[in-house]
Amino acid sequence: MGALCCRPQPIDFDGEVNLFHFILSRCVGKGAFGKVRVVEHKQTHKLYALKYINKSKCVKMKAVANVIQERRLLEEIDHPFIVNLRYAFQDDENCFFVLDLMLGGDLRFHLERLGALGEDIVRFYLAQLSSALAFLHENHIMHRDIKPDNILLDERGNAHLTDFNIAVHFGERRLTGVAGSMAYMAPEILNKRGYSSQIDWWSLGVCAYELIFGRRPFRGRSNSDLTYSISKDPLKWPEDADKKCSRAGMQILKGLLERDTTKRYGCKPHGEGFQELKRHPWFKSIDWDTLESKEQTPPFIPDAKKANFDASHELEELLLEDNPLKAKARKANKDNMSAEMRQMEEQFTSYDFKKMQRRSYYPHNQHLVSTATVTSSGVTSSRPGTPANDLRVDGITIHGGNGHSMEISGNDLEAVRGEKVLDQNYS
Ligand SMILES: Nc1ncnc2c1ncn2[C@@H]1O[C@H](COP(=O)(O)OP(=O)(O)OP(=O)(O)O)[C@@H](O)[C@H]1O
Repeated sequence: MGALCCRPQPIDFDGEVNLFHFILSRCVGKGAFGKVRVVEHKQTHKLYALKYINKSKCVKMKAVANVIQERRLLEEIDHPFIVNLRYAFQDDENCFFVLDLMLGGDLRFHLERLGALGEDIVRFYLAQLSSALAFLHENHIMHRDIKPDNILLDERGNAHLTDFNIAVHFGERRLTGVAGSMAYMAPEILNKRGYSSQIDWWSLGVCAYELIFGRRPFRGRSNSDLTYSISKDPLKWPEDADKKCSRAGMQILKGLLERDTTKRYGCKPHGEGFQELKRHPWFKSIDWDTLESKEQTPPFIPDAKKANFDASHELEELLLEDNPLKAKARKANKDNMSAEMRQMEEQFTSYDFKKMQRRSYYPHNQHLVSTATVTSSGVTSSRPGTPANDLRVDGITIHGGNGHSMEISGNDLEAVRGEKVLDQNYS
């Protein structure tokens, strides 16, 4: 009898993804609301990073909307130089993001250890990250928090953009909310007269400068000093700048750290800014085709033997955690939930990249939808076999059944719920 009651339940891999689908392994990082650990998918044996976010903490810190927003944006994208979302689900305590695993550490870790990185290495990262940025902007998404901490290396040494916590969709209307990490913020965010996706190219410029010279281009002892420096100080070079960076490299840094957004590198609309960057002499040694298919050998290969992560997270988990992560069956009763908990319950729906189709960098992943209905959680396709909610309309032009067409982004989605639409972009 005992043996019978202890027999593990078979795992339904065709059903909704949950924590039972994964083998939990070591802890590799700690975020504001939870930890990140390596996991193995029990069926495919693929390794991923599992980021889990404690729901109560998230409610307490008023971050519910951000977590849902991050999850929604990640659902839409798939790019070689982005830490892509593969699965998402929740249990009674946590929301889970299953992401591409990056075992090479973040660029803050390497910067602190090495002091600065060689120009060739930075050129390689900048090429990869520019490709990721161009893709995001093409999809009307701005990241808003580009900094070395949010750039992760895989074990081969390819750079990937992560942390879409404050990323947003953008349209014609300029944003005014101050968001991001101050030292990397573009002047137009700080002067509060409205900004758009050009801010990401500025932040990339701050990162590149810091990686090459080991210090940031604009500094200040207080927030107001820093604001002044970012807004007004001329760009200065360290005394030994020409030993660390070529003239072409400095031209790139100057072009990205240009206050006039109409002249800033990378910013010309419709991807032209990125095409111009690609043609810049500094990038002459980059073969863009093999770069984007990750066929090139990266110039810096993270040392797999040295810990790229703070081992204290692992120790903390072993010694101090009174409620270690464990797969548990769900008991949640929506009736007793606070409004925020219910919002998370309803909007942090489960996600499986194999069952969904999204706006991918990879051409074979294009949506193939003929007609669709806008619903509360996305768009329901009329094409047989296309799962509901696999298509998001934010930021793309859809054509209404009554003949009119409109550009839809985040907030306006509300207005078209229930309408039948013909999605010509993907038909
Ligand atoms: N995909 C990943 N693969 C490997 N390690 C990761 C991955 N994502 C995050 N990490 C590690 O976990 C740490 C915490 O990441 P996480 O994104 O949760 O925290 P964070 O940067 O503080 O973000 P937030 O501000 O959202 O809390 C990172 O610094 C990194 O070391």
